[in-house]
Amino acid sequence: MSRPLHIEAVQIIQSQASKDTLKNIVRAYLMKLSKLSPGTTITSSSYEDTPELKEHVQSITICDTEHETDVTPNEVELVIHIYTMDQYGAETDTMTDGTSGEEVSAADVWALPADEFHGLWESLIYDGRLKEDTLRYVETALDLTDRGVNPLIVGWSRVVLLHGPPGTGKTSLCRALAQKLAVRLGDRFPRARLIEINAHGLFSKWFSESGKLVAKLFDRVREIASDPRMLCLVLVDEVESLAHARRAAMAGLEPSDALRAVNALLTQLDRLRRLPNALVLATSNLTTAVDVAFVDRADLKRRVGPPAPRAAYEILRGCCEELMARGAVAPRELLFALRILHGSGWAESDHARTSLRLWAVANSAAAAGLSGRALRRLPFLALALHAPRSAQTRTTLLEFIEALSAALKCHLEDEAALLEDEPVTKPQNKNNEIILNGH
Ligand SMILES: Nc1ncnc2c1ncn2[C@@H]1O[C@H](COP(=O)(O)OP(=O)(O)OP(=O)(O)O)[C@@H](O)[C@H]1O
Repeated sequence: MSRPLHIEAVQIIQSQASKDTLKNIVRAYLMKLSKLSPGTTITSSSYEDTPELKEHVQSITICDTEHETDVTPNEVELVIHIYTMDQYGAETDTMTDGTSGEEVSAADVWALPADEFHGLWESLIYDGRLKEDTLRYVETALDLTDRGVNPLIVGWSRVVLLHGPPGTGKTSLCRALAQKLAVRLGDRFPRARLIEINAHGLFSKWFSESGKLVAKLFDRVREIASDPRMLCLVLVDEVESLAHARRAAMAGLEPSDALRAVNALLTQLDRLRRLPNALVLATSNLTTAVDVAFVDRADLKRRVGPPAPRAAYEILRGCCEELMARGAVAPRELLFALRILHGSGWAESDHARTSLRLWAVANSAAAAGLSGRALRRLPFLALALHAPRSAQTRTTLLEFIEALSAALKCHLEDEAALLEDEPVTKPQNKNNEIILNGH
């Protein structure tokens, strides 16, 4: 039996065509292509000469979760998802503290699939199968719930915890996962919401009122989840704030209200897990500090680390491709995918020279433990501060890669200087990055 290849097509918001009609049109178009490249998006400029497609479909993404290399349409089973995107952005749920009258931003609520998260999944690159595993875990959990499997016999909790150093894409992965589920499970759940709870905001102040705020917040979450055709994804960011509040309460530094508030949150999350259409995603920067009670509730706990050389190369290659596509680096040149460099035995050749130079930069960045966030910022710093400037000529790809190398060196020097300034007071993670307010 051929393996499935998931295809996600965005329907133009004004289009009135039925999903089934569009599935057929997309399938017919894809079957005519000689190869399909997982992880790529086909935009409407590529199907100008297929008017029925251009009229209704904004873009077609060939998903990368089941296949890594190019495939021919005949060797796979195309599973096509058609969806429209919400354009309105997040709605912030604020609550007023009874004592001080101040407004607290308790949660952001996104209608999914959201325009903001389009392409996020594809932009995240990890070593190993982190993306695939988290997606399969969640799909299996929801499937078991659907079949009515008793969780007391086959235990699962529908809580996912991603932990690791700052800037490694944990929050982004949760958002991307939520978007992916909304798209993939669109037939079963025609509506989906992502509710992002800011644990840090809830527990940093207002301890006297936090318990009430938590209760109010979850009333709202349950109201959303009371619609059985609504997929309800709750993201608890910086979940270590719970443990912090609990410890402070136990040490007598904070009133026992703090403890009650943390317990209220854990109880509410437990109740939520009993709903068949809800799922809890949590992130933490400090693994050791995550509340034990919370860790115990999560049955998928994954450490998300800084990118190793392969992921670092693909992230930087994506940045180069984007800058060449927009003309900021010119002329357009070929950068090989890592598997091609690998296949050629890393042989030096004129064609491979720039790719191999980029591979060297990626290796240095990975050896220094650069986070995904720091890595994504390097191309901008390279262009702004290190690329040769001339009004007449554009930066060539090789010049740009040399500028990337210079930007990396500078970034590491700056970071070392920062650590010298603040040696004692600031907590540091394994990569010697200072944790500033969790960022
Ligand atoms: N593995 C990765 N692949 C691609 N991009 C990444 C990766 N890791 C981080 N990034 C980029 O870094 C940025 C920061 O990611 P995000 O905020 O999700 O990280 P985080 O781990 O939640 O960090 P924090 O805990 O500090 O909030 C994102 O815009 C993302 O594009």
